Amino acid sequence: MEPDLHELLRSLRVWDPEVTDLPAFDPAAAPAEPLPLFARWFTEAVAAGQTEPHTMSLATADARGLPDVRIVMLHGADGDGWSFATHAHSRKGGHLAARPYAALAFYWPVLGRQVRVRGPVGAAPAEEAQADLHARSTGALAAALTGRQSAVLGSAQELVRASQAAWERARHAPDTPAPSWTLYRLRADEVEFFQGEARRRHVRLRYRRGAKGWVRESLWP
Ligand SMILES: Cc1cc2nc3c(=O)[nH]c(=O)nc-3n(C[C@H](O)[C@H](O)[C@H](O)COP(=O)(O)O)c2cc1C
Repeated sequence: MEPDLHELLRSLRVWDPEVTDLPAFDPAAAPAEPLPLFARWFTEAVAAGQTEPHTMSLATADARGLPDVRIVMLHGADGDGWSFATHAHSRKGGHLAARPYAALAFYWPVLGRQVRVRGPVGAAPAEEAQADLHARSTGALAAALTGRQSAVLGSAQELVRASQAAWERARHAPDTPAPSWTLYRLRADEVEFFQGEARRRHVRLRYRRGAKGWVRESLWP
């Protein structure tokens, strides 16, 4: 018998006190810029044992303005922006070429925290993308060399053949370039920090890039 999805959904809760700690968050004590707060929250998520804290939802829009979203890995966050890497010819690569603007969302449930980032996206110089790729695992290089991301796959065998060849090259020639592999940087013009609160008085702090620097605003939950 199929499970009753609605019943199952009603039985689930977020922020079970046995696994979730909801720290107090005082926006008045937050730094003037969002990056140091992001670094602090990221470090705290790692320390709290959050699994895969460096994965994030990446939302893009196609040429018609229709949205799409998928998970990618965060490669860095610094003065140049929030960075991630993918193939320029993938679906999201096509979106970013048509509309170079994106949104990111991180969710760290062990601390009841969410971070949202929005802004324009640009490609880093090709050498930086290749250096970033070559500093990663053999598997990451093999995946990048397999290529054809988001194209329709004819058969499972096709993938096995391409992947085997890519793993061979990645193992024996770890400097092989993956030309379409692109490092993108999102330059935030809005960053929102959300801290869950047990009585649902969730704390939301939004940083907005204004003419004279970052503007901080609290938002109703
Ligand atoms: C945990 C996780 C991490 C991922 N990291 C990446 C990544 O860093 N880069 C990437 O291109 N795809 C990554 N993917 C795959 C993407 O979610 C997606 O399937 C792929 O990039 C194709 O997306 P597109 O068709 O919208 O371009 C990851 C998937 C998961 C589940």
